Amino acid sequence: MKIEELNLPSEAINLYLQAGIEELYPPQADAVEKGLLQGENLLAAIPTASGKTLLAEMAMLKAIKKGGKALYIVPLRALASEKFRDFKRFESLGIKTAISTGDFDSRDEWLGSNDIIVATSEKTDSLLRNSTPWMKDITAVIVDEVHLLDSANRGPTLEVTLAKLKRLNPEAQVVALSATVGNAMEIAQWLEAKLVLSEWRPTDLHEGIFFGDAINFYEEQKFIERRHKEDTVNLVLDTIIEEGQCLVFDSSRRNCVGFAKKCAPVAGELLDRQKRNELEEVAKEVLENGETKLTETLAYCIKKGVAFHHAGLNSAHRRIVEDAFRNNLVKMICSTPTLAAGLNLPARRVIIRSYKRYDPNAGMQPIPVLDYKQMAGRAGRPHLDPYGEAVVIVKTYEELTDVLERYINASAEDIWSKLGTENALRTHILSTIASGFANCHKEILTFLGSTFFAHQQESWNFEELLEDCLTFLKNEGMLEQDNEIIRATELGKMISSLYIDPLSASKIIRGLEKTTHVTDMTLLQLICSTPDMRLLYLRNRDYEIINDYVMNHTEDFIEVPSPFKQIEYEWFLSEVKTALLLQEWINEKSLEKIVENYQVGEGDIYASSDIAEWLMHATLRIASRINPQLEKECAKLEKRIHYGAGSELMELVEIPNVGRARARKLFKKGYSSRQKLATANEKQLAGIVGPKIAQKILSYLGRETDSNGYVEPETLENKKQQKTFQDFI
Ligand SMILES: Nc1ncnc2c1ncn2[C@@H]1O[C@H](COP(=O)(O)OP(=O)(O)OP(=O)(O)O)[C@@H](O)[C@H]1O
Repeated sequence: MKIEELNLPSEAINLYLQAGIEELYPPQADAVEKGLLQGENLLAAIPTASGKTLLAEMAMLKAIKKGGKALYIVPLRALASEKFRDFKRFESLGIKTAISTGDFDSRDEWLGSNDIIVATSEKTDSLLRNSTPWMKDITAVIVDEVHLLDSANRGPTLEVTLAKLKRLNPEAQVVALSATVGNAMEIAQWLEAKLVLSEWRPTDLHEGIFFGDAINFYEEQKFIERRHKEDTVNLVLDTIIEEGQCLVFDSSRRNCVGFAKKCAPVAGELLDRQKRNELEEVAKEVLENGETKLTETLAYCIKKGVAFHHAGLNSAHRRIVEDAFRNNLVKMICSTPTLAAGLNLPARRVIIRSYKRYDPNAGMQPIPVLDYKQMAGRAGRPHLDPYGEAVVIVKTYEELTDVLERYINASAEDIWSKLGTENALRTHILSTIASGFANCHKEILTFLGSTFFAHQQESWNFEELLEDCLTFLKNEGMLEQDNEIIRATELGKMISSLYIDPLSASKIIRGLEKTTHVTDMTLLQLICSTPDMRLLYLRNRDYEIINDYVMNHTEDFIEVPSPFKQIEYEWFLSEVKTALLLQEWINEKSLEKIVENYQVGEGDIYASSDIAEWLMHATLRIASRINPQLEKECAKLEKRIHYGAGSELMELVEIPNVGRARARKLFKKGYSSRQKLATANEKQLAGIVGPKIAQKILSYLGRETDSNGYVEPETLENKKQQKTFQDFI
């Protein structure tokens, strides 16, 4: 089917023709034949890089042409940024795209003037909870990576959000995009959508197993020259020599860094002069965007044309690595599976260095087939590679037969809803009632009956689980019942709007009620005791150090469990360990030191501080109702967590280009306030922060300087708009 034959705006067709898209891929043609452009609901369960995004774009363009609005829902913040960048090209068609990333208690009303809004499922849920006006104007809902309904921490929110959207906009077209899963028809039936199921790919995929010194494919064996003692390094070198790029997936961050370092020397020898120079520039950018040993390691690897990628990297480093790979500068990335979750980074060869993952309960376990297919699906760049190769490394013949049966000859597993637990349901029962989707027992059951969980578990009786949740929420004062009517109290509405687990709210309320004297540690450990906080793992060698700290600071804690209750006490110690990391962050300990002390990455520090900031914001709001004198303490801490600095620096860190380190330098030189900065001698200031930054600071403060470049005021609010809690949940 030719793209010109489609009933799309001619400008859109020209845009696609200019991008070299002339003929629809078979699954795309199938989708059009099934009514994609006539507003039919559709589920496309097709392989990676087989054109799912184009399907979504065509549906959105069609809806907008009819005067509607499109909502594009993704699981990851990084994917939201990628799609937002992709859709910006529609501005030439007069179509405006926005990304909704604000905090969870905002309605982002300003977004309503856009034609396409990109948001994560959590953010979409929070927009619904806050009754965002423009949500009812949505006429096309695109759900990317819908197979993540299977995810324990993202799945319940995604399915409840879709159930709410189906209620709010019953006429809206739903286009769901999925990797190939075992029960695609079941998902399509739940979505009342037609199904496009296909294994077609634009680039052939050859799946093989590396054993001995060859890749064993069905049709052939490909012997790999032994240039290095490690098999995987030889596979990487072989790819690079063939002018390809490769993605290596490994089970742990440490392994990824270690493998990239192992590859670097030999890969570096294959680089020509020009590539070396270009990579030097990329390495410089890495060094400018980080301050830890890992930054230096990453820069070293990138100079050799290889890199590593995992959630411990800061977002700048992840972006630099991804862009360098897309620009064919970096030839190999060794990554933990996060990369496979949606980011569009195809490569000639995908190498799965270990197909087992550590499970705390069961030890090393084979990865799910769906994960294997997600990773393997990254092999083969359309229009660039003649084919793609997915290679699993095995060490024994038993593993070879296991991989052959488990992955290569297998189809992906069925996906299963994870909504049927009190932990998952509690927050969604409250939000369903608080946002008016149900106001009595019967209506709640009807709403729950519209979820994917209910669709899958036809005989499931929600009654008991619902009763437990309602009892908890009423006992906590978040719901009240008047005969048949169940409604959210003011507290319940606030908790729903704040987007925190009601159990987190309960712990915070109990904690604030019990205490009058608080230190930073008191409040930090309190938020770390909530289920919304992601705790650091307590290693054996931490036990004694953290235990000593607790014994010497018991007055800082609202409640210290008995060490005789071992599991409870150890959990408490991991709360304290996480609180200590946050305390070091707000007391301006360098990132390098925190990384070293806690064996975490920069990305983890930002993740923890973002979640803590959000929980401290929630604590502030709760304190305003039950313990106003603590409200100020919480407000101070919220800002300190945001900037990672002491209270005395708050005036300075809000100035653009003045981070925690520069603020401390300026403070030590006597510039303790904006006022003092505004009257500073430019040369003296330049001696502390350099001439460029000095000019920017003085311009921002309204001083005429040589540059005269005025800088937009950066308040906490708009700085928070750039950061959000959802990055890291
Ligand atoms: N019909 C087509 N003809 C030529 N190129 C196409 C066609 N459809 C999509 N492409 C190109 O193929 C590449 C992959 O397309 P797209 O991103 O839509 O795939 P995808 O299935 O969404 O990938 P992912 O699984 O990574 O999200 C893009 O560069 C896109 O421009």
